[in-house]
Amino acid sequence: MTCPGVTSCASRPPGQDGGMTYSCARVPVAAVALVDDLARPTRLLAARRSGPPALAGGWEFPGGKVEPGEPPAGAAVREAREELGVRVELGDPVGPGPWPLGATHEMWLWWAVTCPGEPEPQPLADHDELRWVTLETLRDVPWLANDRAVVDHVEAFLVPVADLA
Ligand SMILES: Nc1nc2c([nH]c(=O)n2[C@H]2C[C@H](O)[C@@H](COP(=O)(O)OP(=O)(O)OP(=O)(O)O)O2)c(=O)[nH]1
Repeated sequence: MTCPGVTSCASRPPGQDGGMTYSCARVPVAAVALVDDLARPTRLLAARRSGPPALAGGWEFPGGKVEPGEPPAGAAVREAREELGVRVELGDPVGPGPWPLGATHEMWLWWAVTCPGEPEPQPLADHDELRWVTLETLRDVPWLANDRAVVDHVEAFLVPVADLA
């Protein structure tokens, strides 16, 4: 489920997961901010939702609802595999805690990279397009309204491609 050498998400105690405390006050959604490099991320994978109609066409972080009893980090890894067809390794949580998504949901989001040897992510479920965005193109896609705060946060961590030259 995780890359070789990475502690299994399932071994983490309930209530604490990847540095975040699980509140259960809202429906938990687990997702990945998939980047090219955890230490110096220059590109981020954005995914365009194919449904439901109210959300279709909006761009988001790949992920989905945490299943009952499932550690959120494990859910993030599972959702990446189901939606993108790749195994991922999680890095740190993005931000200090779950991100509120409107009044009813909250998103547990991790920086992540694909495991070595994995293929390019594909839009296998829930999305009709994937796009690697950079600091320069992050805002070229219409993110879901609930994601604005987290996109602002992520933006501060992306390294301009020009800085690597
Ligand atoms: N994955 C994800 N969901 C988000 C983001 N922003 C946002 O408002 N949401 C909302 C959309 C949905 O209402 C909810 C995620 O639920 P989902 O429908 O994708 O969950 P799922 O894949 O488990 O789907 P389902 O089988 O339960 O229908 O969170 C985001 O960046 N990523």
